[in-house]
Amino acid sequence: MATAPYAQPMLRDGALDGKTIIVTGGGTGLGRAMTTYFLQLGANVVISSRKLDVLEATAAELRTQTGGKVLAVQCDVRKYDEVEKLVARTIEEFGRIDVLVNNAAGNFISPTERLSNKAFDVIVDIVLKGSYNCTLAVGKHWIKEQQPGTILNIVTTYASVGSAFVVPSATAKAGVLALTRSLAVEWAKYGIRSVAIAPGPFPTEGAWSRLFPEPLASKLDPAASVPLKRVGSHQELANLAAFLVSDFASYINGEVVTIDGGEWLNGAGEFNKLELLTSDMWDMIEKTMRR
Ligand SMILES: CCCCC/C=C/C(=O)SCCNC(=O)CCNC(=O)[C@H](O)C(C)(C)COP(=O)(O)OP(=O)(O)OC[C@H]1O[C@@H](n2cnc3c(N)ncnc32)[C@H](O)[C@@H]1OP(=O)(O)O
Ligand SMILES: NC(=O)C1=CN([C@@H]2O[C@H](COP(=O)(O)OP(=O)(O)OC[C@H]3O[C@@H](n4cnc5c(N)ncnc54)[C@H](OP(=O)(O)O)[C@@H]3O)[C@@H](O)[C@H]2O)C=CC1
Repeated sequence: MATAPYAQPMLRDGALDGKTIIVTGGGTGLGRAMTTYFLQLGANVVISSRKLDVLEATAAELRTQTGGKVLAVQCDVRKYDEVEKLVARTIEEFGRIDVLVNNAAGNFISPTERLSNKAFDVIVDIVLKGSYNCTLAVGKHWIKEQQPGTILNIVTTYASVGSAFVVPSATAKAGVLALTRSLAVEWAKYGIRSVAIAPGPFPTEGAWSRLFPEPLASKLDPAASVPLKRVGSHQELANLAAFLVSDFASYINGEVVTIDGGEWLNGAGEFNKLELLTSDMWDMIEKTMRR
């Protein structure tokens, strides 16, 4: 079957030549998809997370698949000393850092009153503390070296509006969004851009196992709430990420780009539910109103 146009690579070959990009959580899911495309476009990529075996396996596969240079570095983003070591190891290997992608995250669904304080902590620590730890360590390096850079934060659509049953994640992602917009202003003078992507549903093992476990999975179709009636493809997210970190996006700063098929707006409009009415019902309603 032919690949849908939206699932095809978008940028020209060599669009990221010479750039070194750190992707936290780059061994799996969307982090891996972005890494694959960055490598195809000519970037050197450092992938990091807690599980070195997963990172090494991904790095080996992507070297074969793309011929690109990818380095796996174990790093728990909650620990600032490990983040500093990640920065040092990247410089040692590639001599520079051009882009930081804060992609690592943790999440699960639960009524908030069932959560222990530790459960709340674990999510906020990975998502918010992890993002500011990496941002601070890489930002300090750029400022010291008088080098420009780009920070791409992966948030979610509910970072702006909140969401029930994923409250630690919503709280933390809102913080990451505030970090994006605040530093877009404060660090612009150093040539550092801060941007974000707010994805809707993109199937990954990590997200689906924690957000749509059985019996929920068989009752709830994640595409149903999307006006375009489909979930996202990893390549279309990678296309957007590659554009935002490329020089083509040099004037984009502080922006959060939503890529969700219109899903977040679907719950917002008061009359959106009228989608359920049939054409016959609309005929009847029109007749009644015009009478
Ligand atoms: C689809 C559209 C929108 C989606 C938007 C956003 C999506 C995402 O962010 S998807 C990313 C999903 N990926 C991951 O979560 C990957 C990383 N996750 C993990 O490594 C783990 O899942 C974890 C660290 C988040 C939790 O793992 P666990 O081994 O359980 O961690 P701890 O043993 O340290 O437990 C800490 C604490 O949390 C409690 N807990 C764990 N799971 C649950 C649960 N399902 N419900 C309630 N509480 C939970 C656990 O019991 C511990 O608390 P205490 O018992 O008080 O010690
Ligand atoms: N998939 C979706 O539909 C959506 C995803 N997102 C966002 O996209 C991003 C990627 O999610 P997705 O690919 O779906 O899920 P994954 O579970 O595949 O990715 C999460 C990654 O984070 C890493 N990670 C978790 N904790 C830490 C830590 N303490 N230190 C370092 N790395 C850590 C994990 O690796 P390890 O376990 O080895 O540490 C894993 O590679 C996340 O920011 C998520 O919030 C947003 C909206 C929708």
